[in-house]
Amino acid sequence: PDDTLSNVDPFDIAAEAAAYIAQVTGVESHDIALVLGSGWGGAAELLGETIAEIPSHEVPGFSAPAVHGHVATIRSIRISDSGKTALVLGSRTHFYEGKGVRKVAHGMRTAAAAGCKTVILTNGCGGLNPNWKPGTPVLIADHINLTAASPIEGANFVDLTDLYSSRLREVARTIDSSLDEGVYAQFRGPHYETPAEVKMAGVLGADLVGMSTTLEAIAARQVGMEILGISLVTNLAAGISPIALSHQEVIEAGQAAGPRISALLADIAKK
Ligand SMILES: Nc1nc2[nH]c(I)nc2c(=O)[nH]1
Repeated sequence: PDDTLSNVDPFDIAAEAAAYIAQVTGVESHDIALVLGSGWGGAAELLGETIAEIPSHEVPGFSAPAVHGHVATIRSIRISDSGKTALVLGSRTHFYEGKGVRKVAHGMRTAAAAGCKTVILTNGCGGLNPNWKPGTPVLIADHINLTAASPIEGANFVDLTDLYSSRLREVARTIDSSLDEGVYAQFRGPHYETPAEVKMAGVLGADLVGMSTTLEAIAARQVGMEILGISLVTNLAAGISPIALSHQEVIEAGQAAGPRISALLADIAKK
C-alpha cells in the first residue's frame, strides 16, 4: 500500500481510520487523544479500563510497526473516575522517517475525526536548563519549528496563538504545582544536535530540543483540538553538561521517572 498517503486526500483516510476505530471499539466518539512518547508508555495502564486495543497497521493510513517485534497499537480506554474515553495513539510517525508530513499528521487528523476535542502530546527530549535533571517532566509553553516543513498544505493560514493551551497548562499545575514550562524546538533529526546547534537553539529561545511534536501540534490545531504538550527531559542536550551522559543513564532516568510521570499524565487526563 502507498505508505506516504501521497495520492489520496489525507482527510478522507483519517475519516476511514476513525470509522474503523469506532466500529472495532464500539465507541462512537472518543473525548481525548494521547500520544505517548519515550518514557510515557506506562500512562495508558493508569488511565482506566482498556475497551479495545487495535494493532496500528490494521487502521487505514497507519504504518506497520517500525520497530520489529514491537506491535504498535491504538487503544480505546474508559478513563476511570471521569467516564470519558481516551484514544491512546501508540504509534507516532516521526518526520525523520522520511514518510512525509501527511503521515506525521495522520494520528491527529484521525483523533479529531474520532471525536477528540483535546490531545495531550508527550515526548522525550533534551534539556537546555541544567536544573532539569534527566527524568524531569516539563510543560510545553510554545514551540519553535526548525523542520522548515508544515503539515498543512495550501492556502490554509492557521493561527498558532496559544497553541499549547494555557488553560490546560493551568489544569496540569493544579495536579503538580512544581511543573516548570519551556519552549520546545523540533529539529529534523534523526541525528542529535551538535553543541553549537544546541547553543543556537538557546539563543533562539528554546529550552527543550526534540525530533517530534511541533508538526503534530500544528496539525491538531488545524482540526480544532485543544493541545497540552509535556516533555520528559531524558538527557541534557549536547554541550550543556561538560560530561557526556551515558545512554544507560538516559535509559535509567526515563525508567525511574516512569511511575511519577505516568501518574501525572493519568491525573491530568481525568480532569
Ligand atoms: N533533538 C533531540 N531529540 C532528543 N530526544 C531525546 I530522548 N533526547 C534528544 C536530544 O537531545 N535532542
